[in-house]
Amino acid sequence: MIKVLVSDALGDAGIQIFEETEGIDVDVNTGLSPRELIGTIGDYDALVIRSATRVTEEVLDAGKKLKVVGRAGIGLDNVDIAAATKRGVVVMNTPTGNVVTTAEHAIAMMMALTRNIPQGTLSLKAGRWDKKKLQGREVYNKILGVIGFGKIGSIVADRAKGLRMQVVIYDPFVAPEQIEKAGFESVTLDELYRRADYISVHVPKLKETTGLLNKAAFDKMKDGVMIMNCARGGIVDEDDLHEAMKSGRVAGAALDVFEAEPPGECRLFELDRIICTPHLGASTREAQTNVAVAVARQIISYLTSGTVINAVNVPSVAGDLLKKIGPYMEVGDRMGCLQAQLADGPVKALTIEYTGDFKGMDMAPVSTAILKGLLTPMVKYAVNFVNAPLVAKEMGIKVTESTTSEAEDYTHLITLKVGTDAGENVVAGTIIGRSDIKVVKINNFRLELVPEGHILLIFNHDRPGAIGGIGTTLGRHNINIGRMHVGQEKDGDHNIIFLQTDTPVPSDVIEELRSAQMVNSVTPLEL
Ligand SMILES: NC(=O)C1=CN([C@@H]2O[C@H](COP(=O)(O)OP(=O)(O)OC[C@H]3O[C@@H](n4cnc5c(N)ncnc54)[C@H](O)[C@@H]3O)[C@@H](O)[C@H]2O)C=CC1
Ligand SMILES: O=C(O)C(=O)COP(=O)(O)O
Repeated sequence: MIKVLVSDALGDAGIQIFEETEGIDVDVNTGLSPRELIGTIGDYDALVIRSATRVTEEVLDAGKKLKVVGRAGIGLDNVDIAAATKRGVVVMNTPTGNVVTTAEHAIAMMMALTRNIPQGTLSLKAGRWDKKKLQGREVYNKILGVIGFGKIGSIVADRAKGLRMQVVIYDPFVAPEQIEKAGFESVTLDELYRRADYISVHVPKLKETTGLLNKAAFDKMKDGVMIMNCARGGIVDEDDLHEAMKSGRVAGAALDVFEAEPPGECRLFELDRIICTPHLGASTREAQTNVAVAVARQIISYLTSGTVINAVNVPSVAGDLLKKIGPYMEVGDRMGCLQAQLADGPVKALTIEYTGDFKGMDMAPVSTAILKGLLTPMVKYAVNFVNAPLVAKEMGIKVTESTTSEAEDYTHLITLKVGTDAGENVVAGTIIGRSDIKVVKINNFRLELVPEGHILLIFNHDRPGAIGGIGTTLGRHNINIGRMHVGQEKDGDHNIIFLQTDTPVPSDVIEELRSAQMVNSVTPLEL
């Protein structure tokens, strides 16, 4: 049984999908303390979270069986992604399911702020009629500055256009032409601060965006500006915002997110012109259904078929692409593994050459599979698609890739060159028919080897009787040969023999083979 722990409130539609899937056992256990989560995570293959659960390095260490963390939503600042990657745990989110909802919340916050709706509600309920005090202002023709023109920011800009606001955008990672093509003005951050009547932030929380709206930024803004933060707590510095509101520079602020959640006692709450919601940006029935269904499907597809969708720490390989490149991933993995066992000393460099008709195929997952195959026999801990590139980097292996459309003998050929201090080994492989994986070249030898199982790789002199002698030795030790491939050295007098045996060959038998006449070397391989 695959065990899934849901540790934050997940929409019913997602839970139902888990429950209805054969082979999946789902437990919903929300509100766990960090200690309790660490105590329980060891039983689970998958963890489903929203923004409350903190997936720390300790949690990942305790999650011995954990293969995937699925975030029903977008922000992943509560997950230690680097630690997950190192441990081979896939981290995935659902990047689109709640974007309209969150953008609508930002607009709702702007309207509520500008028309004092929360203050009006509170004062009425307290028996007052503060009609004069709570006069607001129009947003029509005012300038909205949007920081971050991603999925949510662009929807906010679009909705504001509908309110006949003028919208200026700052996003250093989006081409100004793209912003202009969407009908908005692209400006520098300083210009946005100088011109905007309202500023709404829609950036991820990163080192560079933490405290983005701080004292220095408030000092550059128009008097009476209003601020909305429906992105992440801490992007707007809470102490500096408090000061800017006290001084009157900032006339109002609407916060959905906080530096600490829940924020407990917060100085900002003393101010009348602060309005807030408890991280409700994504909390609509529609969005919660979208993200719950998406995360459940993504987790199930990863755990049952290996198809990775919306992962942030591994290239996604979805349905159709997997069908096309799956066999190449397989042959790449085996060739990597073969190369690791052929290597004479620590691997320094790996060159991957894709030759032939790979047009329109994203080969990144194949390269990752090759690395996984290469590293698995070399390191003690588990290497998978998630951590393979990182492990290679940490081991100082220089990886280079090239693709050419000039096919030689095969329409698709993958060649791996692995360099050590002792020299370089070259292994090439391909797919025959739909999915038959074959190694077709090892150094100077051409052959057609099915790279699987227990294999003896024997170099010998190409003389009559040499192969017979090897067979006799194995037979004497009751070792059955399943398959045999012989490759002849191009322009030489050596053979390479691959013997696939039903059982591993014991080391004393290997020694006996090594001492036989005409045998140059014997290398046992496990593929
Ligand atoms: N309040 C809530 O319940 C929700 C909050 N969010 C948060 O909303 C934010 C935006 O989410 P998405 O639009 O999906 O993200 P996204 O990744 O689609 O867009 C983010 C944009 O920010 C830009 N950006 C990055 N660094 C920047 C910088 N230093 N200055 C200006 N722009 C910068 C990027 O180029 C990108 O275009 C995230 O922080 C996310 O966690 C998302 C969903 C719900
Ligand atoms: O999707 C996001 O990034 C959100 O912030 C939504 O958070 P939540 O799932 O409502 O805790």
